[in-house]
Amino acid sequence: MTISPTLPVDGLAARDVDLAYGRDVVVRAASIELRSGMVTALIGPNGSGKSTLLRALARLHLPSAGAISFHDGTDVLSLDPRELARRVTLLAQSRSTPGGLSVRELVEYGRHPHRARWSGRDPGADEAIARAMSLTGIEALAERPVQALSGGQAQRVWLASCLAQDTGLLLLDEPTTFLDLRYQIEILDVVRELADDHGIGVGLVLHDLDQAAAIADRVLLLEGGTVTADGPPPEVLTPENLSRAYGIRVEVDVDPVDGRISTRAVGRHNDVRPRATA
Ligand SMILES: Nc1ncnc2c1ncn2[C@@H]1O[C@H](COP(=O)(O)OP(=O)(O)OP(=O)(O)O)[C@@H](O)[C@H]1O
Repeated sequence: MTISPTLPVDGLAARDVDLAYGRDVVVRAASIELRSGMVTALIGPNGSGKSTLLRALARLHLPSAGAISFHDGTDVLSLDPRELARRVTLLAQSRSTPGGLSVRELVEYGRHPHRARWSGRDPGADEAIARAMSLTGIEALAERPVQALSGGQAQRVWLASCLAQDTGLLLLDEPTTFLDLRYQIEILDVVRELADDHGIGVGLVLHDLDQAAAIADRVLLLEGGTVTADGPPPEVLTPENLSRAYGIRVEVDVDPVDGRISTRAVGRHNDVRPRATA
């Protein structure tokens, strides 16, 4: 894998942000920090505010309180759209597939912030597009219409479009949805390599807690719009935190040799009582 050594190295932090839909505040006083070379996983039950917070980091949802800024102090609100798109990209959970585009054209779309305004020149385009397609394993689909793809194939094409954007920060909302087992693992491997080998800061929403444990340097747990835990996986992925957050009893095993964390939901309720003895 060859990734441009000139990729911007960056970090992004939200401090005490409130996020609302109309008058309905759905995320309260949330703070999150994405650092260069680190993978941060957002976990939590449905409706807890993960996607809203991720969208806010990409400036797709404006905070009603608090601030979001890059590590050099630049407020995300101060950048023009092209500058912002050169620093951060988001693979959203839902998106409309444009009609009439081939796979390669959609991946190429990711280059939009790098194209010169008038001439349209983008010397890095071919290399970035080829790399993104190779990383996501979609070369063989290049000429296919995007609309004719399966859900998993389309997911990989959208991810390739984000990677072609060559940003220092990558936000992924449930990137493994629709993917078969092999591509779930491969995409998570790619994410880890982007962080480890190329210094990219990644924030991603995951529902699979074991995947979050395996890939993340840091895990942020959201419950009802509030961050209730934030730290390394072993500190956040505890039976107490997970059982409380998800409202179901969750057991956590830590492999004594490699420290790998695995979780198991074992019941409908978390009010586990000792068994009555005869
Ligand atoms: N467009 C919208 N208009 C109004 N309320 C919304 C909108 N989108 C989300 N919400 C509400 O905001 C809250 C947080 O939603 P969000 O999608 O951020 O949660 P999530 O943790 O990503 O959920 P999931 O795991 O189901 O994807 C929920 O109560 C949801 O109903």
